[in-house]
Amino acid sequence: MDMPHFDLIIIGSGSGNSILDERFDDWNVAIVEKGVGSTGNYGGTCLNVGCIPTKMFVHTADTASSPGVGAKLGVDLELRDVRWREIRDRIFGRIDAISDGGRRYRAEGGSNVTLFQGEARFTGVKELTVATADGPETITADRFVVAAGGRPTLPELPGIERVDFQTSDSVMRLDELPRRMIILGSGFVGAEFAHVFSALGVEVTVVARSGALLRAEDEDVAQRFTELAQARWDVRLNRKQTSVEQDGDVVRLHLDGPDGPEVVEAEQLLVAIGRTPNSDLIDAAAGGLKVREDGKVQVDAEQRTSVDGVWALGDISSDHELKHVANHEMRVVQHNLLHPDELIDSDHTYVPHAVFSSPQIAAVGLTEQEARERGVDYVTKIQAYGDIAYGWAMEDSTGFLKLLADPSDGTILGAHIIGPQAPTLLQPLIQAMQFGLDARTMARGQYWIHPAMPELIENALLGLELQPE
Ligand SMILES: Cc1cc2nc3c(=O)[nH]c(=O)nc-3n(C[C@H](O)[C@H](O)[C@H](O)COP(=O)(O)OP(=O)(O)OC[C@H]3O[C@@H](n4cnc5c(N)ncnc54)[C@H](O)[C@@H]3O)c2cc1C
Ligand SMILES: NC(=O)c1ccc[n+]([C@@H]2O[C@H](COP(=O)([O-])OP(=O)(O)OC[C@H]3O[C@@H](n4cnc5c(N)ncnc54)[C@H](O)[C@@H]3O)[C@@H](O)[C@H]2O)c1
Repeated sequence: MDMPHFDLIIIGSGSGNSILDERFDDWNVAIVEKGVGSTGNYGGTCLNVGCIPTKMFVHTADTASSPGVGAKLGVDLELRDVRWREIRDRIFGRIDAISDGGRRYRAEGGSNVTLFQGEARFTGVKELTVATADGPETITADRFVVAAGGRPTLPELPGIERVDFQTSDSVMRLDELPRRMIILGSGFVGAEFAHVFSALGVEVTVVARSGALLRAEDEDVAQRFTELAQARWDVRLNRKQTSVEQDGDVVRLHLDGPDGPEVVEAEQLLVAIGRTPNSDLIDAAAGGLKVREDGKVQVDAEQRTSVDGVWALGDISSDHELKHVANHEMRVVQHNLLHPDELIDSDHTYVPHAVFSSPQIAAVGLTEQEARERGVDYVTKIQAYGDIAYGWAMEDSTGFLKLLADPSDGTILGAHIIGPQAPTLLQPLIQAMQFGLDARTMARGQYWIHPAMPELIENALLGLELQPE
């Protein structure tokens, strides 16, 4: 029998799923998806085990934290109960239905799209073999989009194979809240889940390799976050894990640190030490694709891989493992597929990110340590929430916005916020940087609603010590 041949094969139903719109109606397309998480859901990481469910849990955790917020305002609130299974089922009741709908739409919907369900591997250049439930199926195409993402990295740790541990793929579906949880890793995932589980009543221990949590952030932000975390969680800095063991319902993690060996124990261990690109799962090398040393599929600015007609996007190839970046690159690939003679580039100049922990963090542009290393001429201004009117209303004493700007012309070089609504507050600064609005014009060229939170930005801009015009 002839191998089925397509105009386009898309591997991965995360951002890859969004490529197809009505302009592809006369293309013969295949989508290949193996399923993510313990339930094998359709629709990729963000929808099923990433951005969306985590933020639904974060919002719930923020609500559970209200007694702490109320206390300093003179309002006594009490957290009486956390109905974990109800929370979990509310969140996944919504998500699983969307995922099922997405799968059904592709499986039964458009006559020009064929869905192959199973793990795919390249078995030649532009040739893919999918392990479907009915056995292997080999398919070929003129063009490919590789959007196969990544997966949680597992630690090489003596004893780990005998431990029932969690990753971000599984931890949100636990049947019971544990009494205690160890979180190994202090990046995005560690910081967000530490907030979620501790706010819901779990005793959290965070284990970090270095001397700060979220150490990729601007140094002042990482330091403030670490201080606040130490007041809330059992934080072990500068620790190296040496082994792990399961003893009945308890997991024991052995560490080596500044004071020598020590052991931490809990009913659950969450591993959050980064993500591994799925270039090995798809056997990118067999497809002729160049793979970087860090496992990412190599792409150029137009998202082209080393094989003509094969494109890649998102976590499998990007330096930024963020959904808004995967979506941007998806739109670039979509355009380039439709307009092969007018290719456009991805724009990674000002990529913002946010950490939805407590407090929230959001940032764009250079950190102070990066500005220093690059020898850039800069001035900084740190504006505390506590020094603006809305900060008084909130009795905030720990949040701030740190700006970096070019002293000669006020070009904004970086913006870093730690505090309430940080991602929302950052957006006007992203806009200013992207569209080249300088600090003086941004500060005085518009009204700022009084006494709203964006006065944090206005005051920070006015506080920059720029050279006279
Ligand atoms: C816990 C968590 C929280 C996050 N929160 C945020 C956030 O708040 N904001 C943000 O911007 N980003 C967040 N991210 C990152 C974001 O989820 C990713 O950057 C984004 O989902 C990447 O999209 P993608 O399309 O590249 O890959 P994915 O969405 O991972 O899609 C890849 C798809 O390919 C499939 N696949 C892989 N290999 C094969 C194969 N061999 N055969 C068939 N199918 C295959 C997978 O099953 C998957 O469905 C979070 C990530 C995690 C883990
Ligand atoms: N709000 C968001 O946008 C959001 C939320 C979650 C995840 N994400 C994305 O997903 C990615 C993965 O998140 P993550 O937190 O797993 O990764 P991360 O890269 O943010 O943090 C990994 C942490 O693990 C540590 N680490 C790495 N290897 C280790 C090892 N062998 N032993 C001990 N510690 C080790 C690192 O020092 C770091 O603290 C993030 O980089 C981010 O791009 C984004």
